Amino acid sequence: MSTSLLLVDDDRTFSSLAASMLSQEGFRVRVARSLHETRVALAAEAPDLVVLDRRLPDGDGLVFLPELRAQLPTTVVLMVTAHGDIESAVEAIRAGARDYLSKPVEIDDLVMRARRAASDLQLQERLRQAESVLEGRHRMAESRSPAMQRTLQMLERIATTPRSPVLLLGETGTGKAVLARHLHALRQKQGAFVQINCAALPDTMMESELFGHERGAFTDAKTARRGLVELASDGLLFLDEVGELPLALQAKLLTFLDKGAFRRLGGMTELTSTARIVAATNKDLEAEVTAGRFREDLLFRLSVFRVDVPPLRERREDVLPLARTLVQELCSELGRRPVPFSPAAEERLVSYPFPGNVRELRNVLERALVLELGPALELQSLAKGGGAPAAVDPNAFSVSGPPRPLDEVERLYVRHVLEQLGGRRMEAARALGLSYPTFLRRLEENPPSE
Ligand SMILES: Nc1ncnc2c1ncn2[C@@H]1O[C@H](COP(=O)(O)OP(=O)(O)OP(=O)(O)O)[C@@H](O)[C@H]1O
Repeated sequence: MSTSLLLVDDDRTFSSLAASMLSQEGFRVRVARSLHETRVALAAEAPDLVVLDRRLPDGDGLVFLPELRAQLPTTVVLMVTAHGDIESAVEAIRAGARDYLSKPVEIDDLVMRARRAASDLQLQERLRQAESVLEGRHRMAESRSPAMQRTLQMLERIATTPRSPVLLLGETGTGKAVLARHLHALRQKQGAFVQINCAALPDTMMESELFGHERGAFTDAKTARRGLVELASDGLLFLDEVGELPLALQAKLLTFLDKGAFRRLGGMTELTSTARIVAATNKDLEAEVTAGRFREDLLFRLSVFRVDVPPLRERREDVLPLARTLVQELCSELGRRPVPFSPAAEERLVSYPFPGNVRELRNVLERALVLELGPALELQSLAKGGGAPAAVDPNAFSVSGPPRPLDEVERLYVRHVLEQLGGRRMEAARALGLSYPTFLRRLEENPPSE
C-alpha cells in the first residue's frame, strides 16, 4: 500500500507542483487549501502523513495541530513554518509534529522528509504486523515430559551464549516457532524478535525482505528499506523452513553468520547487525545437502547448537496439560467459558498419535469447540479414524448450496485437504501438486477461521 499524504497549503502554484512531485514518488496525495477543507478531508479518510502550513486563510495550522493529533494520533505531521521562526518550530515538535520545514520550502527537501517519514511508518507497520502474528501464538504451555524438559534445559544454556546460531529440528507443528520465541525471551535482549518463513516469497523479494534494499535497487524500490536482519539487531531473527532458502541466499546468509556483515540489495556499503539467527526445519538437511539443494558449509555453521524438538507422541505426558491450556486460550478467543473434557475425550487425547503434533491438537480442539455443543468436549472425531487419514479422501469433499465461483471452491478444497492431513502443510502442498510457496499463498487467501 502506498503512503497517503494530505498537503495543507493555500499557495496554489506551490501545492500543485509539490503534489505532482510527491505523486511521482508514489504517495497518494490530496490537497486542502484551508482548515475547513482539511477537516473535511480528514473526516473522509485518515491520511498516513499531513504536511501542514501555519498560515491558512481561516486560521493557524499550529493552533489546529493539537486537534489533529487528538483525532488521529498515529498520523505523522510535518509542520511548515515561516523562515527563521524557530519558536513555532519548537512548539510544533512539542505538540507532536514529527519534523518541520521552513519557508520557502524546497520541493526536494519536502519529498526527502516525506519519504523518510513514510519509511519510518512502513517500519512500524511491519513490526506491528510481525508482533500481532506472534501475539497469542507464543504462549508456551507448561511441559512435564522428560523429552521436552531436556529441550528446554538446552535452550536455557544456549540463551547464556552470545550469538552462535541455533538449528531447531522437528516435525511440523511441534512448536519450533514457540521455542524460538521462548529463547528470545530467555535472552532478555533489547532488540526485536522477528520471524520469516523462507518458503513464503520469491527469491529476489526474499533477499530484499531479509537484507533490505537501497533506493532504486529494482523498479519498485522507491525508497531504501531495512531488511529483517537489521530490524532484529540485538534481537533474534527466526528463519522458519530454512531448508527452502534459495542457494544464492544461503551463501549470503553464510557470510552474515561468519562476519556479522551484509549488504542491502543494490547497496555498496557493508552493514552490520547483531541479530542472533535461529533456523528451523522439518526437512532432513543432510539429505538436502546430498541432493545439492542445501550448502554443506551453511549446515555446519547453523549446527553449532542443534536442538531436537520432540514430536507429541514422544511426550504423551504433555498432551493433557497442553490441551487444557489450548482450550482456555481458544475459549477466550471465542469469548466462551472454558469447557471441560469428558473422561472418554481425555482417553482419546492421550492415545491419539497426533501426526500433525501441537498444531493438529489445536485444530482438533478448535473444531470441537465450534461444533460440539454439549457441556463437556467429547472429541468424537479422534475416535473415528484412530489416527489422521493417511491420504486425502476426495469424496469427503462437497460443496452444498448454489453454484459457487471456481476460485472459491478451489480455496475451500485447499482448506479441506489441509484439514484431512492434520494441518501438515508440506504434505498438503504435495497432495495438491502445488509448490510450497504457491500453497502458502492459496492458504493466505483462505485463512482458517481462527
Ligand atoms: N508448548 C506449546 N504451548 C502452547 N502452544 C504450542 C506449544 N507448542 C506449539 N504450540 C502451538 O502449536 C502450533 C504450532 O506451533 P509452531 O508454529 O511453533 O510449530 P512449528 O514446529 O514451528 O511448525 P512448522 O514446522 O509447521 O512451522 C501453534 O499454534 C502454537 O501456538
